[in-house]
Amino acid sequence: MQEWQQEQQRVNEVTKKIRAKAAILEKQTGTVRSEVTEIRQNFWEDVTVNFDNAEEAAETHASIKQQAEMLAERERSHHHYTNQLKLLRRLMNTPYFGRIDFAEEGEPAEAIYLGIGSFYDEEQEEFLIYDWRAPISSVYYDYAAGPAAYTAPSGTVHGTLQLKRQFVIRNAQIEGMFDTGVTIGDVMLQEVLGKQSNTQMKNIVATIQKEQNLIIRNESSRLLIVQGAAGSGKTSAALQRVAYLLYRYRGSLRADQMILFSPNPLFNSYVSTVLPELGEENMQQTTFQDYLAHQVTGFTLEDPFTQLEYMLRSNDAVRRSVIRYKAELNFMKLIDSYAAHLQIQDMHFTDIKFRGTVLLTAREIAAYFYSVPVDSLPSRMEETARWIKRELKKHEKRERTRPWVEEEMELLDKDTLQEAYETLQSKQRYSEHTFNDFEREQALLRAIVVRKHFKKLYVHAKKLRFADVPAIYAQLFAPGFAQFTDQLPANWQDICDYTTKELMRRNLPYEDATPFIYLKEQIEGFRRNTSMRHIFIDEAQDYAPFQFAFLKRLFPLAKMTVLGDLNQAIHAQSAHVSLFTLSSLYDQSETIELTRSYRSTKQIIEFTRQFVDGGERIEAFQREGALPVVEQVPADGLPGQIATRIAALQGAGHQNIAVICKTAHESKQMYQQLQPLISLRLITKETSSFEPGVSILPSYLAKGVEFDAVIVCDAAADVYGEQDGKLFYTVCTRAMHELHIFTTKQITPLLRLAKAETYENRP
Ligand SMILES: Nc1ncnc2c1ncn2[C@@H]1O[C@H](COP(=O)(O)OP(=O)(O)OP(=O)(O)O)[C@@H](O)[C@H]1O
Repeated sequence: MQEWQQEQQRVNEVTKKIRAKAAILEKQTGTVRSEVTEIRQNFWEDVTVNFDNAEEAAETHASIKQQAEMLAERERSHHHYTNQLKLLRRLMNTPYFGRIDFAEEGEPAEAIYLGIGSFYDEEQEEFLIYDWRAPISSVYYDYAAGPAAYTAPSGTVHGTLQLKRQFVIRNAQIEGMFDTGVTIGDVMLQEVLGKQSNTQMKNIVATIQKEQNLIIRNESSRLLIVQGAAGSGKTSAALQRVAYLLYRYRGSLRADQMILFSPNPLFNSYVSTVLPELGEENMQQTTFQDYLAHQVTGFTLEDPFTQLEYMLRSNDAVRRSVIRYKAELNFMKLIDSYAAHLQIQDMHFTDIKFRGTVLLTAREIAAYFYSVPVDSLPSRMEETARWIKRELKKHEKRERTRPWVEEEMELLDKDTLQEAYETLQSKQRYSEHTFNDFEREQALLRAIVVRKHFKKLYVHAKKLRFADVPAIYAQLFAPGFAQFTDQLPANWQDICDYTTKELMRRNLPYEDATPFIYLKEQIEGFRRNTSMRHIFIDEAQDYAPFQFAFLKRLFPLAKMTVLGDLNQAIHAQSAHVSLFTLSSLYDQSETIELTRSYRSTKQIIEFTRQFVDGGERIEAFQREGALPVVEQVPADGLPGQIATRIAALQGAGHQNIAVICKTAHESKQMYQQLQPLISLRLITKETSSFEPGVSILPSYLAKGVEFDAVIVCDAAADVYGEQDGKLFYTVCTRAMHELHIFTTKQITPLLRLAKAETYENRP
């Protein structure tokens, strides 16, 4: 008790100091804010604007620049102060969550308090709070009492951990205090995990587990692969890792040099508050689909959800085999051979036309292209573009005398005429003879008119659009074409038939998107983003090896952190791929496995892990709950039963409840039936944010997120077949506290894998 009082006493003192510092900072922020407003208001008064001559104009330019720089600097300070203030306000409520008493070898023990940010007391010249990312803080996450060590910039520091204590502090009052062993705070974890779910992901800094800390602080690997069970904290660890890296490399690493590839836009919004909550800027977030959509031209691109929806509904074996082949590195190699073949022949170009007349035929372009004596497709393309530009110049000149030009000259607006007049004047070409002047002016106007129209053609050439990449891609699948290689797969004919059918309709199937862009870049030159330093790929099991190889090429200097769970591989392209094959792409890689699952109750984990291979290795965290319920109901009674169950769950205090269907099609149908009975929200691939309450959604959009309770509808044998174990596992593992499985017909054969005592069967 006395200890509790002493600790509370310290909390009081520390928060008092934080408040004092915040008050000072508030004043400073206010001052900077008014400075910013003042600079903005008086911006134009404080610069001297004079364009009378070149000298004055240069001075004006310099004066504007100086003023803008001053404004930017003040704005930066303001941003910095407000961020600091936000952090201090958080620390005022919860100054810290942990304490370690660490004695360096030969030194007395020192008490270190850990919080979401550090707090330095200038009077006492000491840190009253250490940032959870500081080197010494790792002792808290990695050791139980006894010998311990941490890595400091100067080397490894050895010592003894004498005490490890956790706090729950709210409104500057200690509500809980526990001295703990190596698994940080079972008590505290219980408390955190037992809470209701949220529509936004939480940070886990107070309860990071040892194996998660390894991921967060890893600095040595070029490629870090995390294979972790559902709910084992992969996404959480990735986000804390971003925060850690920003701290560790502050000054040299910015948030915009890191990018997270998420499975869908919904997930993007779900995780977007974690870093700001920790006082950090968000990294860039995107989806791979978003990247592809920006690069594909000439086709309508299928999105991965449409592909998945089709595959889940049709179970089309032919397309499945097509998708699988196109996911492989072998297909990448085939495209490499194809590119080599294109060096010699078979490139396709488009005619360059102007006002209905062909200026350069595709054949002429091809002839020039193949006459260029360089041996890379991109350099030939560049050289051809230069030639096209030269040819266009000739045509442009010829075009000036055509009658249409004269007609358009009459339509020129006043500004253009004025501009032409000024150009002539500046060239001092005006002579005494007005007749001559008139001639010159007419010639100039003609040139202006034609140039305006030709601009598009020059851009076309510069952007290398004269190569018909869609046709070149389609050609690869034309009957009997791919004779340049002997590496065709056994199902090549199926691949050709299916792909040709789609491409003829101008559709680019999702599985073709990356290969198409890869071929395009083989022809036009590879894009590389060298400013990105860290790439995070979540739900990595759903990526194809082809896509990984592509991403590696796109971000040649970045370190990769790849997080996935092979048991949740639900895309046809990923179904047979091991995450570990990825490591063959990098010289240096490391794999960390997380087998402990935190999201769900022990009962849910012990039930769900039976549906996947190696499931016995998944460990449950000791949090008790009700057994999952399996219930068979008549088809016409299903909506009513679901509505009643939702009401019961809400009565038990669960706020976020999901009805998860296999497909979007089923979700929509069930939504229509449930809508008259309860209030709920239909989530589609277009939905961009979560809202609290009841949601209905397809399996693949539930990836990566969680709910207090999940209702699976409907788990009949014809919906989840024997091959759907991973999908079923993914769906069921979204539940934190309760899982209810309904079926209208015979239950999925997967249930045979579950021991009777792991669920409650309600016939
Ligand atoms: N160390 C921890 N302390 C507290 N909560 C944790 C911890 N690790 C994970 N969690 C919680 O467990 C849940 C699952 O975490 P997360 O979503 O990061 O797992 P995941 O491995 O990405 O799951 P999935 O593969 O199913 O998407 C979240 O609610 C997260 O806050």
